Amino acid sequence: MTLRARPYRSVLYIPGSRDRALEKAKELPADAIIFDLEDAVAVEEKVNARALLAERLAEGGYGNRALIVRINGMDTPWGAEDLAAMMEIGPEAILLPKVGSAADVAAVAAMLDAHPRTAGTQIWAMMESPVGILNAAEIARAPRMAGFVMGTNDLAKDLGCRTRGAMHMALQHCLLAARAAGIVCVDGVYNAFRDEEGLARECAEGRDFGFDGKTLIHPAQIAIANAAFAPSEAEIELARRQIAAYEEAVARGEGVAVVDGQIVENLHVDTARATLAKAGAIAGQEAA
Ligand SMILES: CC(C)(COP(=O)(O)OP(=O)(O)OC[C@H]1O[C@@H](n2cnc3c(N)ncnc32)[C@H](O)[C@@H]1OP(=O)(O)O)[C@@H](O)C(=O)NCCC(=O)NCCSC(=O)C[C@H](O)C(=O)O
Ligand SMILES: [Mg+2]
Repeated sequence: MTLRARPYRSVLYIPGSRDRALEKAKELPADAIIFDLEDAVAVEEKVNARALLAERLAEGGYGNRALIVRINGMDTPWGAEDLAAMMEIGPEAILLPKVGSAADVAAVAAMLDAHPRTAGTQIWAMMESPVGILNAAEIARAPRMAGFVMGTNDLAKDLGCRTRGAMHMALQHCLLAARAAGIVCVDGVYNAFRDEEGLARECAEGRDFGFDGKTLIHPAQIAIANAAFAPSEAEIELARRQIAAYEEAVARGEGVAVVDGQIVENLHVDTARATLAKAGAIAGQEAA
């Protein structure tokens, strides 16, 4: 299990065209923000949204959250200009929609390589097409690739499926690819943004699958995702006891401890340390 330096429990989409929402986001306790120029922005607003977002990002004020910009596809009339505008700002990450292959990513990475402001800019990929999901392993290892975002709306559309259950295999396949490459992987959105119980259920499922967090579309969803993807007090307390018990066992010359009737070996200690690291990263994020 990777020890992540920052949490990605709640990853909020904000339409780049909505100035009020762009302002409001500065106060919201989301771990990460996706500033969207793609599907949340109407065709006739695309150009204005790009300019507005560039202005707001240059002003700053979003704290230490992860800031990610979703541009339009490079095969659309807006993608190249979105990328050019964002390269002048040098955002932390560019999120590419509907990625189909590692070559899609490599082409954008080469452009970032050539620009002085984007030396540290990561690339994230929307995993939302059947071909992209089949190519998940190569996409996860593409240049600058740092995170997968599941696009369950587009995927459901392309599959013609009616339930989240029908997408479980795709979700797990992308998680496997992300974990094998050591990158972040966040779950898709829950569209019924006023249904708190439904969101909590889907967050719990995503957490149990192993996602780092969930993408969100409304501020009311943030607290639910933050709670679901954070280690509970009981998990933190158990992790501490497991580490202590294992260290005592090692000091006695043994390789296995027992806590609450269950064995604790070095691999369980790795998981316990990851739990504490995650709790520490969350505390750091919330204190900032
Ligand atoms: C869904 C919404 C259109 C609802 O908007 P609205 O009717 O304005 O909601 P509220 O009146 O309840 O809003 C209350 C206040 O919160 C602010 N607000 C709303 N949404 C956001 C947001 N996302 N970020 C920041 N702030 C937000 C409002 O401005 C109100 O503030 P105030 O005026 O101070 O009271 C709307 O929530 C929305 O547009 N959500 C985002 C939709 C979106 O981004 N969609 C694209 C991403 S999903 C996707 O594409 C998935 C993927 O690609 C796939 O294939 O699955
Ligand atoms: Mg999509």
